[in-house]
Amino acid sequence: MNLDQMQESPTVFHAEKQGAGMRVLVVTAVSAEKEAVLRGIGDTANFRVLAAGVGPVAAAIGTATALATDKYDLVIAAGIAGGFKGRAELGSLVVADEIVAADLGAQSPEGFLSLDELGFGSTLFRADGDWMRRVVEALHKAGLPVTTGAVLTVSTVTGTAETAAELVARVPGATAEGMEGFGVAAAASRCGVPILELRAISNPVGPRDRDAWRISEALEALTAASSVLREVLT
Ligand SMILES: O=C(O)c1cccc(C(=O)CC[C@H]2O[C@@H](n3cnc4c(=O)[nH]cnc43)[C@H](O)[C@@H]2O)c1
Repeated sequence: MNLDQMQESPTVFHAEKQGAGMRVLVVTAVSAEKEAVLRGIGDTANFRVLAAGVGPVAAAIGTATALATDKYDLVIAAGIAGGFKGRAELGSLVVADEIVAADLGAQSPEGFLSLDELGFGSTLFRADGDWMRRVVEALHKAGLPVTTGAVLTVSTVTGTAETAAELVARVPGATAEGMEGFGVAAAASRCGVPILELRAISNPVGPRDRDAWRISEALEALTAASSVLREVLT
């Protein structure tokens, strides 16, 4: 099988509507995140919420499989995440303007070389601007603390201050860090479906301190945000 065949798009069905009745696929990593989203959106037939697994590969496979079997107008990568110091506080929400695969590339004595610099493709997907603005506006209106910025996708959770600083130097707009957004975005983009990423901050990005993770608070924030999603998207 050559590279073109490997990258062939799955059969994709596109829904026709862009307003009421639109179909939304929400992709989380784990079932606790899925349940948090479901508590917020309630009994809403036009949403499907999928826990695809942790990491960009599981996320891409789950998203591509869902898009190959059903019609969707919008895909949302959602879950908890680490927040970069001074940019996203614990318990707050981040809506991605850019979704960046921050550790996809090569190390070199001169520093990290991204996939773009290596000439092998792009490490960035842009979120759908219109839907992003609508969602952020509604979250603000609901009184929820929300910021926008780059959400990084990493395969290894950052565990030192040095790596956190390196990532900010690499991606100046870095606001939050998760492990799935780029995989979800890659699958959605290949299928021509707009993408958003919504994260609730459970921990600071930096020296690993699992006791400092505020997962329940982040899941509550995800539920509150999901209830706003339902209002905006139905
Ligand atoms: O232990 C639990 O109850 C629990 C509940 C929900 C989620 C988890 C996870 O550990 C999910 C892993 C998930 O979290 C994202 N995440 C959160 N913080 C970071 C971070 O600092 N850097 C990278 N990823 C982070 C990530 O997207 C994982 O999928 C546990």
